[in-house]
Amino acid sequence: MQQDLFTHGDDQLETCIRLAMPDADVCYYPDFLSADQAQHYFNVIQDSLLWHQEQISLYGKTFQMPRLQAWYGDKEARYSYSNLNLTPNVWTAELLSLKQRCEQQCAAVFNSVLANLYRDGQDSMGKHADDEAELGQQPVIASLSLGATRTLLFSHKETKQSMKLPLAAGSLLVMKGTTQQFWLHAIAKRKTAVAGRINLTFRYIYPDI
Ligand SMILES: O=C(O)CCC(=O)C(=O)O
Ligand SMILES: [Fe+2]
Repeated sequence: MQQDLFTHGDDQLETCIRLAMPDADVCYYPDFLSADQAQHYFNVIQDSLLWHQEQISLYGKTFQMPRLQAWYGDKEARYSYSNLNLTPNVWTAELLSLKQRCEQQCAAVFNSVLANLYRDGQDSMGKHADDEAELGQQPVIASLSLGATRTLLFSHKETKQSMKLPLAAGSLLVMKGTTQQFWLHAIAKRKTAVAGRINLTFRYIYPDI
């Protein structure tokens, strides 16, 4: 991790590392969960969620999404994502307890979580912003990582400035303010062998948009 890319926020908890990114509000908590807790949640969540591989249509062709996904939340938190309309599954005990911990840390309320399972280094997520209408203006997104470390790549939509952040097991990344408006983020493929990783992004979906 390149320390010079970070500044420490004044009003944040001790463990928060605030990323020095213009037009953004991104905070990284490296030790949000202990190593034991992170391993426990990785195992239980990998085994208990209803994972599926979505198809995406692009230029008249159908592709398999390069990762598995699962969507959990309150009943009214329906969500469209890359032209998919997702109705949430009912919270599991583990997801609910992680949601509550994230809510406390962020002083925010979440009603849903998108879970991504990157089975190996070939699984990935393309550049995007979490800027769907149902997330409202300036959403707070709490992104919890479990399993293998993978690198999140941020790129500024206008200046093209880029920034790499390795997301370690048990870490929490909180994106808020104008982050989604000005920045894209992605998880690139890795050529070297890499074990499985789960990422949970807790969100608040406005039910009536
Ligand atoms: O896997 C990650 O860290 C990123 C997940 C993400 O960007 C998303 O679910 O929108
Ligand atoms: Fe995202």
